[in-house]
Amino acid sequence: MISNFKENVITCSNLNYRVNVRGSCFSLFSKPYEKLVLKSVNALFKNGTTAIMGPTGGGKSSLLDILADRKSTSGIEGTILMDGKERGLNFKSITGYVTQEDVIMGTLTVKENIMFSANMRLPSKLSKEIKKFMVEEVLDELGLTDVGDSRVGTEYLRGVSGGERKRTCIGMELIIRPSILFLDEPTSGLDSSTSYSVICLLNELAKKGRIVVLSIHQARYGIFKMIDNLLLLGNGSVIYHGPTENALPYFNSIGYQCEEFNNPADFFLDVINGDFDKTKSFIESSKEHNISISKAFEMSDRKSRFIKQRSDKLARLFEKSKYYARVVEEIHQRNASINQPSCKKIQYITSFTTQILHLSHRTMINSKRNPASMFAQIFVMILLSILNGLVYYHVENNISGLTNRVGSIFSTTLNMVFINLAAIELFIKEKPLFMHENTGRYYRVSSYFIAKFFCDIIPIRIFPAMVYGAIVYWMIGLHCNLASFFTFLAFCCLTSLTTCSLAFAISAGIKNFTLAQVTLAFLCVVMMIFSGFMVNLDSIKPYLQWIKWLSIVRYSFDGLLINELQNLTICQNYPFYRKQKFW
Ligand SMILES: Nc1ncnc2c1ncn2[C@@H]1O[C@H](COP(=O)(O)OP(=O)(O)OP(=O)(O)O)[C@@H](O)[C@H]1O
Repeated sequence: MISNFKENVITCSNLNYRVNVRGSCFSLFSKPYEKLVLKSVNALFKNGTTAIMGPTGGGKSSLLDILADRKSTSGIEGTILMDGKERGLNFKSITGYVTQEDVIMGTLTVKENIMFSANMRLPSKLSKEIKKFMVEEVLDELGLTDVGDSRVGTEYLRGVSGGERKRTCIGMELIIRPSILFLDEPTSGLDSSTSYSVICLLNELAKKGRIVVLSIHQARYGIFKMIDNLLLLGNGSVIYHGPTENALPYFNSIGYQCEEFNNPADFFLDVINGDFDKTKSFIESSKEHNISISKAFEMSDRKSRFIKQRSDKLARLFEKSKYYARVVEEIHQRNASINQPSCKKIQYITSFTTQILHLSHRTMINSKRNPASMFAQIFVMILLSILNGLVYYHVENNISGLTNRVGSIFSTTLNMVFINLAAIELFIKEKPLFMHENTGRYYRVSSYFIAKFFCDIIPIRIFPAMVYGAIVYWMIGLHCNLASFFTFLAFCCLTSLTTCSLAFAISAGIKNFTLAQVTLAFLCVVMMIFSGFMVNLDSIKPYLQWIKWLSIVRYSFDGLLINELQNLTICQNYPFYRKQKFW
């Protein structure tokens, strides 16, 4: 009988999760089929550690993401409640979620990363000193004090070890002292002893009165015995859920005996995968027929179908057990009075300006420690401007000079567009970090983009464009007038900015870097064709004419042409270009 309901508890009742799956890329236009990833999951997560275990593809990550409210609601049926209430929109701000892939800013140190999380997710009224103290405390708690000032590391920069990186990610979540912590495969990619120390740490945190839910693929015995509760999933169904120490007696009761010295975690997987029965029968048959065990294993195909049938059978057995009855009864009692969440509006802990300030600071540190992209951009722009300047050096006021002016303007426009193809990298690499932090309510989307604009786009994209414009304008000898010069610079900057925005939009929609780059290059070439320089736009087939309205190159080229030619006289008393409406 349950006597004390004061602790936090998350319950999920009759949870089903469906996804639409398409076959190969050749069946892009074929009808997707529906897959039931989670089937009638009833589970309860209390203070302490709960491990979601099971074979690969069993639905562990899906369940964890749904519990942590990290999945869109489409395809999800059933009820998930926290302390008998709906989780509400701010559930993500009060819970910690550590992803499998360690999304973290690698150019920052361990301490800076945790401090960033503190600045974003702790109330602004806490002083800097208190936040610093809290960060030191977390570093100490996670055993990271010695590497606090080391950079985390990127693909090009060797940083802290895998375990320290994982602990830094945990630290970024722990700084808000969440009462619930979700971790997706926290031991993946770590060696056995580092995995052990990470689980020890999670166990310590759980003992301090937290719900720690982790998905884990394989656990050695030392890790397994530290876990308080177990949820075994096979093919989306619950095979066992309850205290870890009751798992072996339960499997004994349904006819599966774990051999002496066998790791229970491996034994459960063997039972779900059917390897337990197979191993026994293969050993016997290999003795009888004198065939090798490896040969016998080769004979066992159609494994996945077998696992499905096996999981369904085990799930049906579990539904008849007293452990299942206990879970269902406890869920029922805990959810006896369901209240609506108090808050129906997303709330951020910090203000808009605080978010912009800290994001800008982080972006600047990142650029400072990774200056190659900025310097490369400026260097290339200077080279191109000198080359263009020399090619069109001091244009004359005659027909040949006019051709050169138009050519130099078109080449300037193309430089501004094509040099910014690389902007696709700016967001696509940071997207997982942005998605993780935005979902975790670190900051608003608008704060991120404003900080990105001022600290990334202006120095890396706009400043080089201005340098280019300033060099090329006077070398070519374009219209000698300050207003025209500044208009020329403004057009260079706006063209760069618009191309960057297009690159951002594409990288937001396309995950694959190469595909995103090819798409942007394709669009730029189309815009170039419809610029008005290469073909008379009026002569194009009417059904293609509309494309010109979408061409950044055309707007830029026309604007620069008007700026240059409107006051130009190339034959005596004959103004070449009269002001006219050009679209
Ligand atoms: N959005 C989706 N589209 C298609 N299939 C999906 C989707 N989400 C989950 N699945 C499928 O559902 C099953 C469970 O996936 P999930 O990632 O939850 O398993 P898992 O137990 O975490 O596996 P692993 O241990 O390999 O990470 C898999 O077969 C997966 O392919």
